[in-house]
Amino acid sequence: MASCIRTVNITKSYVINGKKVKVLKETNLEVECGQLVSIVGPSGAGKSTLLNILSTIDSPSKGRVEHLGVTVYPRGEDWRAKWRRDHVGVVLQFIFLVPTLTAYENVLLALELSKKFKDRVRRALKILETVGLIDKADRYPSELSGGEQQRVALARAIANDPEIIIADEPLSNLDRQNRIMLSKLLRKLADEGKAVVVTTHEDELVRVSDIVCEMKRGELNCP
Ligand SMILES: Nc1ncnc2c1ncn2[C@@H]1O[C@H](COP(=O)(O)OP(=O)(O)OP(=O)(O)O)[C@@H](O)[C@H]1O
Repeated sequence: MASCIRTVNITKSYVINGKKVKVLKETNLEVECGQLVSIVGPSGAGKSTLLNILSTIDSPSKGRVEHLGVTVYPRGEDWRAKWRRDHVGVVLQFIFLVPTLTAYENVLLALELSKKFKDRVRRALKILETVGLIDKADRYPSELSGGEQQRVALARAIANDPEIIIADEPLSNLDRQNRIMLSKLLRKLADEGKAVVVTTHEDELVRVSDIVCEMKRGELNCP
């Protein structure tokens, strides 16, 4: 299978109280297209740091990141933003839906920005149906539960059919039924050939993963 994501010797350091702290140690990770990779580990271990770098939202202190064989870091921020728009679906730990737009409009906005799909209205409705929210398409984020907002965020991330999906704790606010539903959806997206990388504490998602890696004090261990 082809490589969808590859990191070469990436690290991330912050200066905390005047001292340099390496929160991500040298990490070499390869995710093939079609694989679902879960990253587990205690709070503060560096999981979000790694995911933000994999998604190109954040940059490593050192090293290289490739998507689909293309170097995405080092590269300029504008280039990365365009690449992300067309190839990467991101669900962040803190959901950033546009509060003045309905669920449907939030998804449509992502589609309008990329113009990958011609019939964007139909696509937006189809994706909302996929995440089980078609009956709440006209609700504003403040009128949705945390879990429903989470699902809108996932719908928005996958609307443009990205080859790479990065999701930080995508199941964290969901009840069991929805955890199972979204785990199945993420599994299906991987089966369609996408590379899916998630952080999770939830069994439902770990169980359907191809690889479970453990992050401990900035060190990633994959089997
Ligand atoms: N902007 C920043 N400046 C300084 N330190 C940071 C910054 N962002 C993260 N850190 C530190 O990096 C370490 C890793 O944080 P990260 O958010 O990646 O952990 P995590 O494994 O995702 O935790 P959680 O499961 O609680 O989300 C933590 O010690 C955190 O305090």
